[in-house]
Amino acid sequence: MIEIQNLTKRFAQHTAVDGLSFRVRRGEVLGFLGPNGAGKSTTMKMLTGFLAPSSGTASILGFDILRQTRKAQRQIGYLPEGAPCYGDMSVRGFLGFIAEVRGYRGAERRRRIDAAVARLELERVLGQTIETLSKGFKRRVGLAQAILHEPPVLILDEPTDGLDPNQKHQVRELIRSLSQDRIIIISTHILEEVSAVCSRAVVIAAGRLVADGTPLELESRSRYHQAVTLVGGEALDQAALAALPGVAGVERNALEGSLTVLARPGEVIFPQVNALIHQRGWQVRELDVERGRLDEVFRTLTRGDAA
Ligand SMILES: Nc1ncnc2c1ncn2[C@@H]1O[C@H](COP(=O)(O)OP(=O)(O)OP(=O)(O)O)[C@@H](O)[C@H]1O
Repeated sequence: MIEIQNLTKRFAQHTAVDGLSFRVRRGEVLGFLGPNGAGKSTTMKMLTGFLAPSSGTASILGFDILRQTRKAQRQIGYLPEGAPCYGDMSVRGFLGFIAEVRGYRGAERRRRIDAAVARLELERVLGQTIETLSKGFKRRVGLAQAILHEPPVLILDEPTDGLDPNQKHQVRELIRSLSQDRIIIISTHILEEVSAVCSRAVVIAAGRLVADGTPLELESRSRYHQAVTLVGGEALDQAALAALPGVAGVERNALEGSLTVLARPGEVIFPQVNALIHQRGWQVRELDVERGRLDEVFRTLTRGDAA
């Protein structure tokens, strides 16, 4: 387990992380969300022992990050923001260097490198210098160094930032394949990532925790939770939809030519909407019930707090 208690970091007058507390259990992939400047990287740097907290504590599988820093660090594979690697080294040279720093020699060193190379599919770029690789491959090299010592905890700072959709997909697949029996913390402001790979999300704003729940729980806070969107083959009676029990309002989406019927909190309105469609004999081409919109929840939770 990772246990974070009242973690705080002050830079001169500015409090970047402000009394943060939460726990992460084995098997969880935690999305760590927040707008620019919310304190995500600072928190990750404290968890990985690169930055000392001003106050508060954190422990990684029982090892305190301040008193047992080296032991805590050994449990962690860390992909820093932008995945910096030594650009003028070859992929083979860089991974060899990391393996040595981790204390591996001889056959063990080869085995560890081969395993990471196979997992990240780096075979065909092994001889290439890192600075000549595409962004996607650079990120994969960054991930290879993070998993080289097969750590039980992975801390990944914006692992798919700046990647194209195919590369994003590959990195997410990889994260999913690594998640069993591990603890993975991913900082991101890409909200689709949360639904795609995370079992839980913690949202911070101005260094403070503002939400903690499964992606479904967060989506259910959206004003679009249980909303019903209709695309009609003809003009639909907006007032009749708005008058249905449990309905909070109706929004017209001019671009899509659709209507979105919003549910009051806790209400399920699909049966009423469907009954009205049948009663009026409307030709409806599309009918969609929403889980909620994470981007809207995120904006509501963090609005005005960005640095
Ligand atoms: N070394 C430092 N000295 C002074 N202020 C800092 C330092 N590092 C970070 N900060 C400030 O702390 C706040 C949090 O920064 P942090 O990088 O943790 O945010 P973030 O959530 O990771 O943002 P982003 O999404 O842009 O990466 C910001 O206001 C930042 O300017």
